[in-house]
Amino acid sequence: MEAIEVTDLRKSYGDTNAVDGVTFTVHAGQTFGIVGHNGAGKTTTVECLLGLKRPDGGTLRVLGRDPARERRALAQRIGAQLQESALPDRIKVVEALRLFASFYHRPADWRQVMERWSLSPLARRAYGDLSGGQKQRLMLALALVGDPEVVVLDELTTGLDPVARRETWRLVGDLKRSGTTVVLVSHYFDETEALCDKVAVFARGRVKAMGTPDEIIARTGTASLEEAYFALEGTTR
Ligand SMILES: Nc1ncnc2c1ncn2[C@@H]1O[C@H](COP(=O)(O)OP(=O)(O)OP(=O)(O)O)[C@@H](O)[C@H]1O
Repeated sequence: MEAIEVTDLRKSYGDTNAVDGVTFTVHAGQTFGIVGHNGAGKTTTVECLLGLKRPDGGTLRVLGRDPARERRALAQRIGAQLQESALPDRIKVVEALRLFASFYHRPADWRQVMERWSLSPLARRAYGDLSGGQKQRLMLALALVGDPEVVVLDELTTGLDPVARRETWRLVGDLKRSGTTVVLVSHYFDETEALCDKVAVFARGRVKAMGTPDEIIARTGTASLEEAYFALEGTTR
């Protein structure tokens, strides 16, 4: 079953074609990576997937529904950790989890989520007093507290130190094994290569290559996804 189907998606801001005819599908249970440099159209694409932006053209289906028209219904089944996600500094970890659980008709048990993401020792800590890695872990937990079928993670590890980054990778691995469909947006090629079953390499609003990381690497005759990206860029200039 396809969890996500995107066909010829287009979105412009004035003269900027942020997303310029993007097509991809994500199977249920797959971890799908959208990778590319700043301004490639990654965030605009996921904002359309979440129904936060209305496309100018193309079709989108998430769990069989149109996000622009059925955003409320889909919001119950999708979890999102977005780039600008922020919480009030004074909210405590436990309060945030309880609050987010209350948004859903059938949430996960927030206590279990807190335990699973090793947040229990921080339960009474205010958001503003958490380290960068702890904040990110809380954001992930909040994206999952609704027990979603699809989770969108945008720039999950940006700003984290290498240890926190690896720890976050491990958590995404756990999520993957639980059968959740994950869309991972990143400008880190190593992360995408390590975590994703399928990758779309974005550049200037278009998909330059798609497949498993190994397929893309083999097709470009390179040794890593990052090298593959630059090889692809070289051929399109
Ligand atoms: N609200 C907006 N108004 C005008 N231009 C925008 C807006 N949002 C995005 N853009 C432009 O659209 C293009 C794609 O932006 P987008 O944020 O989707 O890229 P991205 O790949 O997510 O980049 P980053 O990695 O920097 O977040 C960029 O040129 C950006 O400047």
